[in-house]
Amino acid sequence: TQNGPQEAEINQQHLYGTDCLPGPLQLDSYPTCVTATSDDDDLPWAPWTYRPYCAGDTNYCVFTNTDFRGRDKGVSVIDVPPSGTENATSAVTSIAKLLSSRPPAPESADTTSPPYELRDMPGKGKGLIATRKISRGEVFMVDYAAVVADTKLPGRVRQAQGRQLLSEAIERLPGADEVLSLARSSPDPDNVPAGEDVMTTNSFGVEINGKGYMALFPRIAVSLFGVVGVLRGKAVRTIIDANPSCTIQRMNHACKPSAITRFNATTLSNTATAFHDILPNEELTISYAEFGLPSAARRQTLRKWGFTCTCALCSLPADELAASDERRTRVSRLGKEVIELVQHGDKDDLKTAVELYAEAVDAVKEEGLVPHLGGHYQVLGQLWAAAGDLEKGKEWVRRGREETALYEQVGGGVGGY
Ligand SMILES: C[S@@+](CC[C@H](N)C(=O)[O-])C[C@H]1O[C@@H](n2cnc3c(N)ncnc32)[C@H](O)[C@@H]1O
Repeated sequence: TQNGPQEAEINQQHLYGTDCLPGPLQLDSYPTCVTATSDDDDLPWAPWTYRPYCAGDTNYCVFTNTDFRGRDKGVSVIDVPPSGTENATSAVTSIAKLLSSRPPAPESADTTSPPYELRDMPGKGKGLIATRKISRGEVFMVDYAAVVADTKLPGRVRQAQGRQLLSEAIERLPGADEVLSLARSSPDPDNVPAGEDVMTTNSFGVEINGKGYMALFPRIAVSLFGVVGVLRGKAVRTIIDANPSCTIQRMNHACKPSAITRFNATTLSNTATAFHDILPNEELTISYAEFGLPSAARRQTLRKWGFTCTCALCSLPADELAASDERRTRVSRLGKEVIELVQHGDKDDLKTAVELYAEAVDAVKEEGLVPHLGGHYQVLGQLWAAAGDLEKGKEWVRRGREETALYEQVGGGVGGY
C-alpha cells in the first residue's frame, strides 16, 4: 500500500450498507442493492459475512468472514472480485469454497501449554524462546491467516485507497485488536496507519492457486494436540499455541534458523516445524530471506523489513563471517563444476563429481541450509548410481526423500517469507 501516489483525499465509496456496487464490480453472486446486516440469515453474498467493501474506482474489494477459525477471529481477503478467467486463481473463490465446505472449527478447551514463551530480545524487539526441548521435525505451532491481500495491490491502487481497503479488512475482523497489536517497523509511525505498518512488518508471501498474496497470521490455532505424522516410526506431534501473544508473527529472523514455516493454501494454515532438536532457552527463528544467500545479499534483502540483522551468523567476527560466505558461494560453484563433469560423462569424471558434490553437501550442512539438504542428498544418490555404486545411490536417495518428507508433511502450498 505504499507505492501509489500520495493523495490527500480520495473519494472513498463506502459501500458497506449503501445502495449498489459500482458497475464494473457488480457480480452475479453478490446482488448489489440489498441492505443487510451481519445478523441476517442466508446472506446473498455468503459465505462472506458482510456485503463486500469495494474501494472507489479500483477493482479491489474486501471479503470478510467473521466465523473462520472461531467467532472471535475471522478472515478478510483483499482481491479483485472473481469473474471469468480470474475465477480459477482468485483467493476469493478458493477461500469461499473453504468457508462453505467446512463448518468453522469449534474452539477447544485445550489447555496444553506451548513449548515456548514470548521474551524481550535485545536489538530485535520481542521473540519466542523454547521452554522445553522441541524435537527435529516437530510441528510446534499452527496459525491461520487473518488477512490475505493480492501482492499486486500496492501497485494498482492509490495509497489512500490501499489504506482504506486494509483498514476495512482489519476493522471488520472480530480479532482486529489482535492484528493491530503486532509489531510495527515504520520509521514514521505517526503518519503510517497501524494496519499498513503491521502488514508491511509481518506479512508472509504465500501462493494460492499460483497467484501471489501477502498473508498475515496473527493468532492461534485452536483444538488438537494431535499426531500429524510419523518419522522413523516415531510420532511427530503438533503443539497448538494457547497464548495469543506467541504467534508465528513473533518469530524473528535468523540466517541459520531453527524452524521453517509452511503455508497450506487449502486450509489457510501456516505451520512451523523444527529444523533440528531445539533446546530450552534457544530462540525459535525462521528465515525471512531466501536460504543460502551470502551476507551482503542477505543484508540487502532484509532492508525490505527495515532492520539490520543481528542474528548469530551475522554477528560472527569478520573472519568467520567471510568463511561462512565462502562456503555458501562454494556450494553453487561446486554445483556448476559437477554439471560440467556429468555432461562430460566418463567414469572418472563421475567419480570426481561424487567427491565434489559430497563436499558441497558438507558445506550445506555446516551452513544449516536444512531445506536444501533433502534435494542435495537425492542428487548425491543419483551421482553415486551413475558412478556405478547402486547401493550408495539408493541409500542417499532414501535419506534425501526422508529429509524432504520431514518438512512437507504438513505443507501443501508455498510458504515462508
Ligand atoms: C515479524 S516481526 C518479528 C517479531 C518482533 N521482534 C516483535 O517484537 O513482534 C519482524 C521485526 O522483528 C525485528 N527482527 C526480526 N528478526 C531480526 C533480526 N535477526 N535482527 C534484528 N531485528 C530483527 C525487526 O524489527 C523486524 O521488523
